[in-house]
Amino acid sequence: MTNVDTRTYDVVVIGAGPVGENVADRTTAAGLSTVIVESELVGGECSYWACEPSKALLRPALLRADAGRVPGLGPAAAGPLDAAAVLAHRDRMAAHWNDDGQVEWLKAAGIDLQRGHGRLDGPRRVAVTTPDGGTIHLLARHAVAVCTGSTAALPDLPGLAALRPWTSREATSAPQPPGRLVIVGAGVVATEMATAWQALGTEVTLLARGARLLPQMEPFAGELVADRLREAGTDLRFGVTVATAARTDGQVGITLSGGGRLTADEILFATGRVPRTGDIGLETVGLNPGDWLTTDDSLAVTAAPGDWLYAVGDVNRRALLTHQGKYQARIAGAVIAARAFGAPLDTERWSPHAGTADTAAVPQVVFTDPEIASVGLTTIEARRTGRRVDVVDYNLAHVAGAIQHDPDYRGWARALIDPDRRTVVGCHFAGPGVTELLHSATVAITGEIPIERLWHAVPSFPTISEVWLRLLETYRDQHGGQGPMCGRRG
Ligand SMILES: Cc1cc2nc3c(=O)[nH]c(=O)nc-3n(C[C@H](O)[C@H](O)[C@H](O)COP(=O)(O)OP(=O)(O)OC[C@H]3O[C@@H](n4cnc5c(N)ncnc54)[C@H](O)[C@@H]3O)c2cc1C
Ligand SMILES: NC(=O)c1ccc[n+]([C@@H]2O[C@H](COP(=O)([O-])OP(=O)(O)OC[C@H]3O[C@@H](n4cnc5c(N)ncnc54)[C@H](O)[C@@H]3O)[C@@H](O)[C@H]2O)c1
Repeated sequence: MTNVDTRTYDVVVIGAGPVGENVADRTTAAGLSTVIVESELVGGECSYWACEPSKALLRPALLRADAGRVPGLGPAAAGPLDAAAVLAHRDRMAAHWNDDGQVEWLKAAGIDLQRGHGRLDGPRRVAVTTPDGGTIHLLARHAVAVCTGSTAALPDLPGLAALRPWTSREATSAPQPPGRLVIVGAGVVATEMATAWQALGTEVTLLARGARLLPQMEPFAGELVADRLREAGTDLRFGVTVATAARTDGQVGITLSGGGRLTADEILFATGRVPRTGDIGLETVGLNPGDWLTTDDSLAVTAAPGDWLYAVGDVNRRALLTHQGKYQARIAGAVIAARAFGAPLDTERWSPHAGTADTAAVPQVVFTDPEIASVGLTTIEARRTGRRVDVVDYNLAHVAGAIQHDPDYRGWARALIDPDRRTVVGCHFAGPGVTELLHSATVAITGEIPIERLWHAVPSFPTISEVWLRLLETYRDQHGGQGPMCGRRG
């Protein structure tokens, strides 16, 4: 009889992306023995094929665009980017696709690492196929956290394998700029990658099946990004997608829906994400392989009884963002620890064991030209859910700090206000330099700060954050106000 390698831990985490690492960190810090299972690189998508390399490609592009609009700097910034230097910087930011540094971090935090592919094997059990083909059985006394993330969704086109299309992985790790790149999609990956590769010298064509870019955001965001992409030379086409695509002699031939053809060196499908749950043993615990794992606000999987199975990060579809997944990880870690030690859970809104921000205040920055920074409710969601909001708009080009940034500044700001509670519930900015403004909006929303108190949060002159004052003034003039700075109808 062969020996079965079985190890018991308090907590087993499947997937060592940013989210799995943070769950493991929190449970270990609480005194629970924790093992993390990873089939590729410790650090996950974000470190090697997503946030880090993409932002490394975008930073020079955005800085050059900003500099080009500053009087006196324009001519100096007008030259081409040094693509080789940008790509070398990108390689460094992706740690040359080597996870030694992250493995060291796990060790220092006291987290055990098991390399291999993890699959659930019944409640509280995980079977790991190790790189040498062996199997290790992990038993969890208290919890299994699935943090396996997501992967690129590809459309159902004939001959896709032979086409060898780019997904976000190739788009962020390509060794050199392609001559011609066709991007399918209009979301965050499509617009960021169009911005980066266009700036690096690639001829980019972007195919959007709808009528605008960034369709999930406020309409002004997509409009401003479309204008700048066009000015940079990107061929933007709306209401169109790919009917067929095939690679011949290294070139990609594309037929468009509704007719027309394109030829390119590469084609990138930036068409959304699917969960990495197809081969993780969900069937052994009564769940469907390939499904997103729905959780409650404590991050426990709702369809799995017994409060032992958690899904954290991209895989639960609550918000596909690194910072939001790490927020969930901190909460899941606290929930797992509380349950393990028999402590009561506090799951009220905004409590230590509830991921309330996932539904009330998810901040996101899109690193395009101009940058887009958005948190909380959008007008699209308000309409869809029938929620009553007051919408306040302000042209950022009229803010003194913005004009200092660029005399011909183009940007927009929008705040959504709950008319009954008189608190901000959504805030959306588009324009150069708005990214660092976002956290003020996130604090206003999560703190549920009344408008009357926000009047006392004085923005510095001349910064772009003076838009807060302008939004308050506009709101007062349109809707009235209360307190010391009351308006016409206040
Ligand atoms: C191009 C691009 C740019 C992005 N830019 C940003 C950004 O600027 N800011 C931001 O906040 N978000 C960004 N995102 C989103 C961000 O990358 C994800 O939200 C984040 O990586 C999710 O983290 P995660 O830990 O849930 O999953 P992942 O990072 O996908 O990690 C999951 C890990 O689990 C491992 N794994 C999967 N299955 C198994 C298994 N069966 N056994 C063992 N291990 C397994 C994987 O190998 C991986 O290491 C970007 C995404 C893309 C595609
Ligand atoms: N800066 C950031 O925070 C950042 C950057 C990149 C990615 N991300 C995250 O990664 C996730 C994935 O990004 P994404 O851009 O792939 O997804 P997305 O959901 O933002 O956009 C997908 C786009 O593809 C289009 N599409 C889907 N199927 C199509 C088809 N068959 N033909 C043509 N168009 C099609 C959709 O209409 C949509 O415009 C996002 O949810 C985002 O949160 C974040």
